[in-house]
Amino acid sequence: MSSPERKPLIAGNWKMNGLGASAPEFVRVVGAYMGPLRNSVDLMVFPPATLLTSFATSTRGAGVLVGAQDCHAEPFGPYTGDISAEMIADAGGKAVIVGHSERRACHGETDAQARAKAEAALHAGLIAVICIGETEAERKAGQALEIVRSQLEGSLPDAATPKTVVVAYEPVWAIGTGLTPTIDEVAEIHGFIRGELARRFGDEKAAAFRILYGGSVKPGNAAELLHVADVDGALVGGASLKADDFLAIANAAAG
Ligand SMILES: O=C(CO)COP(=O)(O)O
Repeated sequence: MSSPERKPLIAGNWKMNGLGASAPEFVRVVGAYMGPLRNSVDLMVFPPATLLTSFATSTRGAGVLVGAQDCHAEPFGPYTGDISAEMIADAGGKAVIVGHSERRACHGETDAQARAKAEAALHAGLIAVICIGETEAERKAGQALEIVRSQLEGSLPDAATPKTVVVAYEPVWAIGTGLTPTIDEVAEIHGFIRGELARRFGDEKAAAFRILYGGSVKPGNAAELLHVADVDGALVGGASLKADDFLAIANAAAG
């Protein structure tokens, strides 16, 4: 459960999904958000980079923040296929996801790279949503806390502040599988992350960081997950593609 000073944040990661024809689904989210929901929940959507500009345009003045799913650590240069944090900001983006487990697994990204990307994001004036989380094998080996501790330490820039950085705990084995940790497991990890933030940044600053849970969040389990201590919102994959499901999750965070 988010504390009064931490407004819940529901973020939708569309991953490699979405064509121009998906825009009406997003516009429906924006329209619904402009009611009372806006006062109690922050909303972010991370479409594929191809839709960044059109989504940013359609949310103008509505308060939904649009972001990209990755960025390069350099502002420009000979990096075919990559986009920089500056380019994301230039396209109307306000945030970027870094260190997602799919980038770590498919592209071999390290904590140091996630940190460099987060630093680039901050430099460009973007919010960095930094993802961490253990694999199934690591959890079975009793290493979940240690993995989360070292990823957090390695991926978070020293310049991180609660306004510029959001931490997303996404256990890899829960992503896209329909599996979720128990409420006790979520509470343990989120409390542990808060403690690690306090060790590094001090109690007061640590208390203001938002820590999202991600991995198979759906309308049916959102309320339960979002009311766990130190869970300040959700990073939603599959369910963020359907406006009704995404809005139901946002409403669960509000209520
Ligand atoms: O990876 C995720 C969000 O970044 C979670 O994906 P799912 O919600 O589809 O499990």
